Amino acid sequence: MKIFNTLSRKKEEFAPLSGNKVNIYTCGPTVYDFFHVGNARVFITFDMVRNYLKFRGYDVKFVQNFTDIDDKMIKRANEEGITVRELGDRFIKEYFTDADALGIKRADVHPRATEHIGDIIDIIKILEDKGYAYEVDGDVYYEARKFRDYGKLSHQNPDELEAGARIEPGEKKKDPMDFALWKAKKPGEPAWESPWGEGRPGWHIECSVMAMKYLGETIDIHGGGPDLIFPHHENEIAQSEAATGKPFAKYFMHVGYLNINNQKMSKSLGNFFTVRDILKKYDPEVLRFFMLSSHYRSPINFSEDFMQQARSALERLYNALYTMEHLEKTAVDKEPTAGEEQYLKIQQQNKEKFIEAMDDDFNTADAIAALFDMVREFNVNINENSSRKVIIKTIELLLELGKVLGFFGKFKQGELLDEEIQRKIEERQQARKARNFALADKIRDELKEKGIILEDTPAGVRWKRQN
Ligand SMILES: Nc1ncnc2c1ncn2[C@@H]1O[C@H](COP(=O)(O)OP(=O)(O)OP(=O)(O)O)[C@@H](O)[C@H]1O
Ligand SMILES: [Zn+2]
Repeated sequence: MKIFNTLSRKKEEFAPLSGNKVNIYTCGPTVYDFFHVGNARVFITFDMVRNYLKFRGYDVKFVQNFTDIDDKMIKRANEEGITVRELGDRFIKEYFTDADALGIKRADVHPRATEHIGDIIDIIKILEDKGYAYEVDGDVYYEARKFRDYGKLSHQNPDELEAGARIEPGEKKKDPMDFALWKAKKPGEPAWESPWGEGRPGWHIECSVMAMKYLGETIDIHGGGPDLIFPHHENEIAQSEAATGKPFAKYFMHVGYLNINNQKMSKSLGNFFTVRDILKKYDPEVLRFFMLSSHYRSPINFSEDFMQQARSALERLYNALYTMEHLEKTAVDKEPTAGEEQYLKIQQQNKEKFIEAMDDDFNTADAIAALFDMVREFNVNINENSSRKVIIKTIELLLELGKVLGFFGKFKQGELLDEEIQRKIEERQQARKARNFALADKIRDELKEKGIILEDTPAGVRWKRQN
């Protein structure tokens, strides 16, 4: 299996640090608002990565933090007249509402920065003792030039970095490249006691500390969005490696941008859709399908057109499953013929194509293509005279692989095909015309049992599936 590592800018053979255990840390949301579709790309990607590693037999431990203290949090809390804690509580809850709806599994640990202040202070003290950190009037800075490998993740040398760095008004650092580990309290800000006086932690140090606390000094995979390579992850490396003398993460994985008209979707540009709003219009799996139709590192453009394409492609997969199930009901109980054995072999090859694609740095686009190949093979080779075993095998394969990508959560065996529903509705209409209301009610109840709700409207009978 290969993973593209931002550290080497190459696809590398994946080998966990210890046996088949894989520890993953990804940077989670700053909880001052609902998350948008761009943020969701990161969460959905790592959910897929996690599923696939599990599918490959790895024992995965996954940690994703909540940044619940920073300038944005403080500003929003003040605007709303609530505490930073209350704001964090509220949007952590909202995060879970949307993430659960998207089928993103909970992490093994979701640590909050503000609940790790003591751990953060301990690491800053170590950095100070080792000569990597200095204090000025209650602020503590990390001295970037002291760390020999500074720039190794973003592939820039310190002089280039120096040229791009600034000292903002109010900052008291010695060198523009240095960054804050601890910020002295300003009026109206929440603050914690520390050896440098009251203050709060910087953003970068919280991730170093929480990653190491829950996953050890060296983790297997560290992930996040593209804008985190520099400075955030570069600084996390500098802090963690200076403190422990060990590599911080073996692989760094960065997701590509989700754009809108070729511009990054972001809160500050105002060109964003929240997941909450998108889910009013689209099924969560459609959003997932849209994202996974492209490789996770490619930039993608978000648009209604693409979402509709994703919707109809996903529907084709669902319809294939329902067709398979329908044929299965009338299929023959017999051993597969030689031709069917050959068919099963081809389906096995399609499964291998899926695995090969996913092994190649999680190429979900090609993996989805393998699912469609599977459906095509089925349509060509299977009919109502086929062996039941063969049909069941195909359903199992498609479900097994689709679920790795987070699809088919709504496929319930025993559901009816659209045409069957239509036929039953017509039967019911006939019964009503013949004033056989008992039969009409019976049909209605049967449909209800299968999760189909009928609605009598002046324009005729409409139906929908109950979610
Ligand atoms: N358009 C995007 N495409 C891909 N990833 C993104 C995009 N916007 C944000 N992210 C990622 O989402 C994750 C959550 O970040 P966070 O909550 O801090 O976002 P944010 O900084 O508030 O978003 P914004 O950039 O809209 O202000 C990060 O890993 C970040 O890199
Ligand atoms: Zn982080």
